Amino acid sequence: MRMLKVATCNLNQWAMDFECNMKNIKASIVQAKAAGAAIRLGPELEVTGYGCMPVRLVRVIRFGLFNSSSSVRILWWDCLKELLLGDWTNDILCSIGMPVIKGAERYNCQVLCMNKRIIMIRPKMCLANDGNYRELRWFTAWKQRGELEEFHLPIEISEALSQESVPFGYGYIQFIDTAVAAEVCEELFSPVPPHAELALNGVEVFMNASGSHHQLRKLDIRLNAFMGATHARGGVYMYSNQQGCDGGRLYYDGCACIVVNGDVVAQGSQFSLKDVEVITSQVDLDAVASLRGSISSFQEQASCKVKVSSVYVPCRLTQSFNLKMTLSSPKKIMYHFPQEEIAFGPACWLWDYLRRSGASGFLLPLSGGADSSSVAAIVGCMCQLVVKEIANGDEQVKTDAKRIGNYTNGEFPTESKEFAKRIFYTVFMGSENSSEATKMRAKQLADEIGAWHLDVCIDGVVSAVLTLFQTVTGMRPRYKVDGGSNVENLGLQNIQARMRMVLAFMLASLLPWVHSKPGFYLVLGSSNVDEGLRGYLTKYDCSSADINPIGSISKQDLRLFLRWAATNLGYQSLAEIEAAPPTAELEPIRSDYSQLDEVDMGMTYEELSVYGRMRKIFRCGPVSMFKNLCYKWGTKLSPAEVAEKVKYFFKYYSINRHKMTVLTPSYHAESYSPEDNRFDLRQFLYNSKWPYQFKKIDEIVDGLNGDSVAFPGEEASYGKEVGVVAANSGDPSAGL
Ligand SMILES: Nc1ncnc2c1ncn2[C@@H]1O[C@H](COP(=O)(O)OP(=O)(O)OC[C@H]2O[C@@H]([n+]3cccc(C(=O)O)c3)[C@H](O)[C@@H]2O)[C@@H](O)[C@H]1O
Ligand SMILES: Nc1ncnc2c1ncn2[C@@H]1O[C@H](COP(=O)(O)OP(=O)(O)OP(=O)(O)O)[C@@H](O)[C@H]1O
Ligand SMILES: NC(=O)CC[C@H](N)C(=O)O
Repeated sequence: MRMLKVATCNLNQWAMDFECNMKNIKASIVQAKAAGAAIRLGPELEVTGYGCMPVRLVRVIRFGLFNSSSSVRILWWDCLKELLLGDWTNDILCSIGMPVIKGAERYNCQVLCMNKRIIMIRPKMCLANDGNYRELRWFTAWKQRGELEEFHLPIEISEALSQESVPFGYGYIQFIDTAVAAEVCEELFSPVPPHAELALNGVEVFMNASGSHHQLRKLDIRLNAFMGATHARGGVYMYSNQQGCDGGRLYYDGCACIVVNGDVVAQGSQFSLKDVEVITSQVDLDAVASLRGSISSFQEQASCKVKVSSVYVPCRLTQSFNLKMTLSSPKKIMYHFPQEEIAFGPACWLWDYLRRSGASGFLLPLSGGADSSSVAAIVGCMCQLVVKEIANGDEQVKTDAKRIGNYTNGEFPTESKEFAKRIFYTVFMGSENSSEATKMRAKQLADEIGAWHLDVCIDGVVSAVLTLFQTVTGMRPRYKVDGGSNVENLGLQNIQARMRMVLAFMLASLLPWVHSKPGFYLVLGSSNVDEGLRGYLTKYDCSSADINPIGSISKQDLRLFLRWAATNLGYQSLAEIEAAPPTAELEPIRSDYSQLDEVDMGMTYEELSVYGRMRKIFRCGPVSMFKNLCYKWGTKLSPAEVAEKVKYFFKYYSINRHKMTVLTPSYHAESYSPEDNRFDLRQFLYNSKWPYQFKKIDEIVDGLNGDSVAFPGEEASYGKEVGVVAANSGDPSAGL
């Protein structure tokens, strides 16, 4: 037997915070060594943090000091030097993720080090450039697949390490007893992944350093890729990822894991408040050789493989059969339910944002409706996670919580409601149109969570603004139910909504002062992805906030979450909140009229989810969406009715697209997010009449002469794919 102990990790890195990143890297190496590992793998670009952007990279270079040989002394090389001069890399192969500038180009690299030497630098060959990813803006892909080149280390590094150069490029490391190679994140998901060729060259251990974000219902795609890579060709696949918010909208969702011959033998957490989580496995490389020997096609293809370059290192990584060591066995894979993903992902993201922003807590305008209540529940979940993690002995979480909660005299949070009272304000801002029911629901939920709740009546403020308007114009708008026009009705609603936003920011900045607390509170927004897509929100109302944990989650998923959270987070009032029909409560309630979201929007939230997926994930415009929906809805609706719905959606989507440009930064969880700043970079001024496309749809409807779908009762497979809760119905390019 060739027994090999390997270690990989989830690290909570913060872009450009080299000190934080190095602390985590060192802690992970210490843990890996303590476990007796011969290999330690860290995440992609772990030294700089994956979310580090090109402009900042360039700036670091500009501010770097030029030395006598004119090569640039760059901060991340200093970090690597520190690791190599210490004893961190003694007797352990460490893969460190960082950028490397070679000549004029910047590469995203795994730097492979051992015993105080850099053994090889492996630049990424297939860059992530879809959806949230724009690596091509600041890196270039390594395209040479031939011989390894010699890379001359920056002079300060070479002098310090007494090492002048290092092999650079595509290749693997040949040890006495096994061969090990890097495969950098996106490469695994590319059409021709390197691991196939490397396996034929005898590589038994693959190290995938990744920077991959959380997306609902996507984990199995990632895990299937690791299992698929080694199931039919054998191998040990190690995966490392960042975990947490490294300064942007993404939550990197960890899930470091180790797979042997297609079986998961170790799996790290997907959501956690820990800064460092190391997982290890003891694997038998003879099992890899044995599987490969048993597959005739593997043998045949290996005999005529394209040779990949390698670096020989005369060291052993494995140990022989030894009963003091246990052998890791296959594990049942752990997947979270989507409801849990909605609770834990955004809760961990909020925690990172809170502790890193220097704020002292959150303020949420809580209407008692589904959206803001979901956000409140997520903050409650965050408080529960913090208390649990402190109880588990996490000193970093304790230190952060003490600062944020303003604990003194050695006190720290031991109870989530008590912690919430210190860091979470909720405020119900009722108007004459608010109902007792929503007011009571908001209060009840706040009490269950432990938040500091305020109940404010905004009628005086609204009336003052209307009086000012009347003074200026001589006119006073009326609601529609009182005989006003649509314009008046909308104007009156928007005044209430916007006043709430102003009050929310005022309270967030001044309440700490009132309560003699230091710092400021971040205002939380709570508009969901469907409202954003349809534009069913008032620009610069409470949808404008500092951050929004649910901005890319659909209403339907939020309702699933609320039902789950009522029981699993222990906030019973959420069940009643979920059951209530969504309403904005901005118009007067009459015996024959009460405002309802779906009526106002002219479409259901379920329909919106379908439109959203088709528009973004399946790249449909009006005509192709119409055609596809004729199949999907053909058993219920005639083509003319489908045409009306599609046109109606596109009309409102395009009228309101400008609202996406000012959306509050929100947690990215859904591949059909219309978020305009980093993800869905479409125009925001459309011809909302869509003359060409709508005419085309009309022509198709006319041409059908009343025909309906050919096989009633059988939904097209395309339609099934876009089903709202279907697993893995996302855009593979948008992130795995
Ligand atoms: N093409 C363009 N490019 C850039 N900006 C543009 C623009 N067209 C309008 N605008 C600006 O946008 C403004 C119109 O947007 P906005 O002020 O939001 O107003 P608007 O979209 O007309 O009305 C708000 C919408 O939100 C709905 N609503 C109201 C209250 C609560 C809720 C809820 O979420 O429950 C929903 C309401 O039914 C209505 O459909 C214009 O006054 C103009 O300033
Ligand atoms: N009475 C209120 N008190 C406090 N905040 C409110 C109130 N009404 C609305 N808001 C805030 O404005 C946001 C948008 O209000 P809107 O009535 O459009 O509700 P929504 O988007 O359906 O969300 P929710 O389900 O939370 O009511 C809410 O999410 C909430 O943050
Ligand atoms: N950093 C990357 O290469 C990302 C790759 C891939 N899109 C993912 O989300 O995993």
